Amino acid sequence: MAAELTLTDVNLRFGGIRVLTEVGFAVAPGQIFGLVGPNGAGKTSLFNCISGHYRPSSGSITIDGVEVLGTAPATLARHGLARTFQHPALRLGATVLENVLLGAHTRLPGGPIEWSLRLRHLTRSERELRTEALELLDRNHLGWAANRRVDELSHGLHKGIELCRALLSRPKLLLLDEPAAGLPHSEVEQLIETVRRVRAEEDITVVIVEHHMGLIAALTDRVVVLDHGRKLMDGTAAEAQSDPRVIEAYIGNDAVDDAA
Ligand SMILES: Nc1ncnc2c1ncn2[C@@H]1O[C@H](COP(=O)(O)OP(=O)(O)OP(=O)(O)O)[C@@H](O)[C@H]1O
Repeated sequence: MAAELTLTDVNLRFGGIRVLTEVGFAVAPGQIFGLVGPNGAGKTSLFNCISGHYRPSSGSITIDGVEVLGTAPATLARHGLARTFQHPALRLGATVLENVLLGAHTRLPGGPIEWSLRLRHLTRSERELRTEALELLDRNHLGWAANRRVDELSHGLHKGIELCRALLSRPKLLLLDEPAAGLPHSEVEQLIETVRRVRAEEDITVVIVEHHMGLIAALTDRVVVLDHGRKLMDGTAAEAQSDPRVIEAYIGNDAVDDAA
């Protein structure tokens, strides 16, 4: 079942610095939801709060009505949350298949003791997951790379591998942090098709942080715009692109960047 995500009055401080102030919005099950805003607006920090990597100072984050604020990332993974990172976090010396299989640890029965004993039922589960991982890589045009070491492959391929790893956990809530960053145009088009296919095939809610407005416009049902850690507006991508407050926020930031 695709997850419902609700944030209420989320605040995050680092020392005396306010990074997020009273941020709230709701993502309906099955939506593709965009989180946009100028550099430094707080998008990744908010993602880190949802995925348990940061603990907000106050507020509420619920997944399907269950409070998850402050819950550890590993526990959230068992509750159906998966994410990718702005800079893919992969084991560079391991193969693509080994990296993707790491996404399946939440689906293996038992715990570390059973895994180390390699019980019969576990090895069958492992075999099934391996087959599923290879199918997933094939569907994402990465089957050819399954046995290649990750450090032999390009940045764009790393992004695809990380997405496959996240999908192998069969998430009900998937967070994608700047999936298009550093990709050439042709690969962005492929990414858009992939996310559309994932939504059509899986019962899943997707939240995307992204600067690429073409991707946001092509994929999202709704967006929230953040600026200086606060919610500026929410609506459709088209509404955001024509909202004077959003235009002003981006122009203001460019002016600051230009002056720097
Ligand atoms: N661990 C941290 N310690 C201190 N400040 C932090 C930390 N993480 C983020 N910040 C600050 O929080 C603010 C928001 O950063 P964040 O990376 O969340 O923005 P962003 O919208 O994702 O930016 P970008 O689009 O450039 O990735 C920035 O001023 C940043 O310096």
